Amino acid sequence: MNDFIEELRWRGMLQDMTAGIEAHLNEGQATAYLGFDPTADSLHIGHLVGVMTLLHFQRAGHQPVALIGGATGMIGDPSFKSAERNLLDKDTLDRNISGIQRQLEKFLDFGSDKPNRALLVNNYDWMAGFSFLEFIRDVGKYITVNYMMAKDSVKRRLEEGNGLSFTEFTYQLIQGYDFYHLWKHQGCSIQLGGSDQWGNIVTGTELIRKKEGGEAYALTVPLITKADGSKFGKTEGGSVWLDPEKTSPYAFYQFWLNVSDTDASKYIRIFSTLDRKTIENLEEDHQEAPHLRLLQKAIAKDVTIRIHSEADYQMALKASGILFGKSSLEDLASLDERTFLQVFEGVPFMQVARAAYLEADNVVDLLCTDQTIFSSKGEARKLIQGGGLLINKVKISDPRAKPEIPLLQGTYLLIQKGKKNYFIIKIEG
Ligand SMILES: N[C@@H](Cc1ccc(O)cc1)C(=O)O
Repeated sequence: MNDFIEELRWRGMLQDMTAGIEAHLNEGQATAYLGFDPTADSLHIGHLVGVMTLLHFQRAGHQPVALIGGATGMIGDPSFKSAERNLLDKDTLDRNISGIQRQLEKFLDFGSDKPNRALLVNNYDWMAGFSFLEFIRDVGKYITVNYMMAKDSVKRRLEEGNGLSFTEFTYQLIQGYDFYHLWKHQGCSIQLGGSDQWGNIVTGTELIRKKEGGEAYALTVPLITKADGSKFGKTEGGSVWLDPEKTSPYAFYQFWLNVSDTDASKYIRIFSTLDRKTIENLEEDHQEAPHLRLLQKAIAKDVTIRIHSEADYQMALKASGILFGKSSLEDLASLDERTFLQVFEGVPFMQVARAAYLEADNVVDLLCTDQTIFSSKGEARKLIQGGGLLINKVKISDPRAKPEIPLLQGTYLLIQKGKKNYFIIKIEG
């Protein structure tokens, strides 16, 4: 059994913990949970810190419980959120829950019959049948309003003048009750979470203490920051999702490839499972030749393979090489349509009807269907004669030749003027 706390510490994943937790963990196998509200049908990379925390907990020989908040997702956690949130309906929540479940299975071992196999629970299962009267008698009675209002997360809302509804105010009681329920029925003595969850977690330890004189522990991990102060996990296109339909494996890979050097040192500890020695060696190599982006490449590889697959990683790698390195017609042809279009996003497009393409006598006519690529046929001819034109990475040397290059995806030609000027011809119909 390795040391969970020590593992989090060197990885920079330890924010706060309640007293006594280390001694408690040293006593033997423990159970800890971490909750996710199913606000979307996929997790995004902001959730990954929590998932990795559960993963390290299991690797240390303990039992992780992933809780999906079918009930709390209906309320919305007000912690450090500036505005009241919309309520989600049951169908949306159910869809979201199954999406998230599948993603968690890529990290945690739910299947085995080991004593520390991961469990998945949904708080809707114990909250749905709870009557309002029962709840305010069995839970509400133990926690004072003063206590609830003193939480930073609640105070901030009150101070900012927006206030919060009674519904959101009760959120911490539900999360507190979850902890109590899991403590009572699953022997779960620890709740893990992001640092914004501290207040909700200790409402739970308080409830366990008051209701049964029991002892339970809180441990939080830092919120991920970026060296430049902007928000982690967002790109121009929005959040970076784990679902390949929402964020393609290529875009996912690129996200990690593009993090800054300072962030890369931090992120590789948090998001990859590489061990300390490997990371320190990588850092040394990185320092000698930062332009090679060894750290970024190592994180991108580790995370892309875990979340997607080896094949997705290979495709992302090939796609990333196309704009920057040497690549061939085979490399281009191996990309799927979506990745191809993402690699060349923003490149000028020219549309040509299929009939016109088939009838074109020579490349120059095709290239000059309109003025997107060349302003005159003379210019096109000159470039071809000078050896500066490539179609699908193949050099074209005769301006009078028929355009006989196979289309990519049966639809596209990638035109390259010189080294860096790309255009796409899309054959329509
Ligand atoms: N409040 C947590 C999710 C959560 C829900 C229920 C719990 O019991 C625990 C955690 C969040 O917003 O991230």
